[in-house]
This record gives sequence, C-alpha cells and structure tokens, in this order.
Amino acid sequence: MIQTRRQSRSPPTAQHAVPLVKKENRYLDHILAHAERNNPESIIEETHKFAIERHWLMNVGPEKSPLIEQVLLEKRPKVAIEIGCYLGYSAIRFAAYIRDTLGIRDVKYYSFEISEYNANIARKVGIVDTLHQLIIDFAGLSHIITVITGPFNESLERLPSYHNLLGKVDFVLIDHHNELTSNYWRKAVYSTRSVTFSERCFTIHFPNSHACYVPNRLSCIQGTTIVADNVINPGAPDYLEYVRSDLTRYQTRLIEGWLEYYEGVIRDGLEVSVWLK
Ligand SMILES: C[S@@+](CC[C@H](N)C(=O)[O-])C[C@H]1O[C@@H](n2cnc3c(N)ncnc32)[C@H](O)[C@@H]1O
Repeated sequence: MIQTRRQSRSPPTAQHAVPLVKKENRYLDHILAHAERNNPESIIEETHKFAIERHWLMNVGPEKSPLIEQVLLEKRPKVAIEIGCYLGYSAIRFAAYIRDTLGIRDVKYYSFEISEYNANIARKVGIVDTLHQLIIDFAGLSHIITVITGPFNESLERLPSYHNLLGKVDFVLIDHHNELTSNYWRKAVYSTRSVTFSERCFTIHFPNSHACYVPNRLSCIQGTTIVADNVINPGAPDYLEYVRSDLTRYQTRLIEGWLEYYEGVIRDGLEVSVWLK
C-alpha cells in the first residue's frame, strides 16, 4: 500500500517498535520494486511518483529538468560533471537524455556526492562507482556515469581519469544545496564550511555557507556551459554577482522555473553561463 505524505510525516510513538527508516532508503526500495531494470525513463517516472505521493525529494525534478535538457540539446556535451548526485536522479535523467535523445553514445557523466550514504543509494539505483568497484547497473548506465564520493573540489583530483578530463569538460551542473531542515543534512552543510580556496577551483559561497566550486580552466574549456540550480530558491546572490560581473568572462542568463514538485507554488531558477575565458 502506498503511504500518503500525511501518514509518513506522523511522529514516532512508543508503539513503533521498528527503527525509523530514512526516506532515501524507502526511495531505494520503491525504485527496486516498481521501476524497470535498464529503463531510465521508468526510474524517473517512479521517482516522480514517490516524491509526489510519499516524500518530497530534492532532485532537479520534472519542472526544471526539461529546461536543462534544452540547454543540453544546444550544447551536446561529451563530458559532463555535476556537483551533487543525491540519489542519482539528475545523473540518470541527463546521461540517458544525452545518450538516447541526442545520440551521443560515448558521453561520460561524472557525479560528485559528499555523502557516502546518498552516493551508495544512487549506485544501487543505477550507477557504477569506478573508485569503489561497486557495480549495480539497474539503470543500465553504468558505463556512462561515475559517482565519486567526497567534497567535490577534493574528489575531482582523486579521480583516476582526472588527467584525461583536463580541458574536456563541456557541461557542468552545480546542484549541491542541501535540505536545511534535518540534522542529517545540516551535517553535510557544515562540512562544506571547512573547504577553502583550492588552486584548481574558484570557491564561491552560497548563503548559509553553501559553497560553490566553479572548475577553472584546468578542467573546463572555453565554451563550457555551467548550469547552477536553485539560484532563486534558496538563492545564490554571490554566485550570480560573480558570473554576471564580467561579460567578457561569462555569457550568462537566468531561466525561471519552479521548485521541484511545487509547480505554480514556489519559484526557482537556473543560471546558465557559458565560460568565455
Ligand atoms: C540538491 S541535491 C542534488 C540533486 C541531484 N542533482 C538530482 O537532481 O538528483 C544536493 C546534493 O549535493 C551534495 N553535496 C553538498 N555539498 C557537496 C560538495 N561539496 N561536494 C559534493 N556533493 C555535495 C549533498 O549531499 C546532496 O546530496
């Protein structure tokens, strides 16, 4: 029986003998039980059902993803990276879009995730982690997507294929804001505080200490497209000021949309910037 959002939010009582299961684990169970193996579309569809009927999930979601797919259509990337894998939704959706809709069969998609817990769920849903050799290819995208656990700016250089990536990344999705409402997520937010400037990345701070690492020319190429999510909700004024301040460095535009699973209710937006030099 599908649990309603109301039921799932009811507080635990003494008669609940079983430990609380995190919604991310429930999500994994749902996907494995209801989605079809080797069918990314069915995983995305079941993800939406779960997020609407059971628990809200902080993935890019059905409202903003088509806007990003439009950018991918214009860009046709061969090497993409994303900061913030969470449970694998955007990696699965966009890697499948690039491979199947755009027909770019040899695309490589690197997804960075600070939380080991989230990264493990994403891997089980359908991603290979070449670093840990943990291969669970439910979505059939294991040869395309690599999930790397740890803070993005440290992980990038640990990637075995890092040197092959230099000067080749042509699409970046920045999506590593955290849900601020639970202690679990607060921990992840705090950990980003300790990250300081790295010579290979620009570090820009989002409100509430969300750090944003824009890869510099060591990994990007002129013309690299950088999409930053959540620039309206929760907002990223420092980041926007940075990309908009020098028109010779970035060609940049805002695409407005809605926060995931809150169409018509909560506004959000993407900043799409093309790195010029
Ligand atoms: C909004 S979610 C990502 C959603 C995902 N892109 C999707 O659409 O399915 C943000 C994720 O970024 C991760 N994160 C936060 N700071 C990070 C960092 N410095 N490096 C890598 N991942 C980070 C969080 O743990 C969280 O899982």
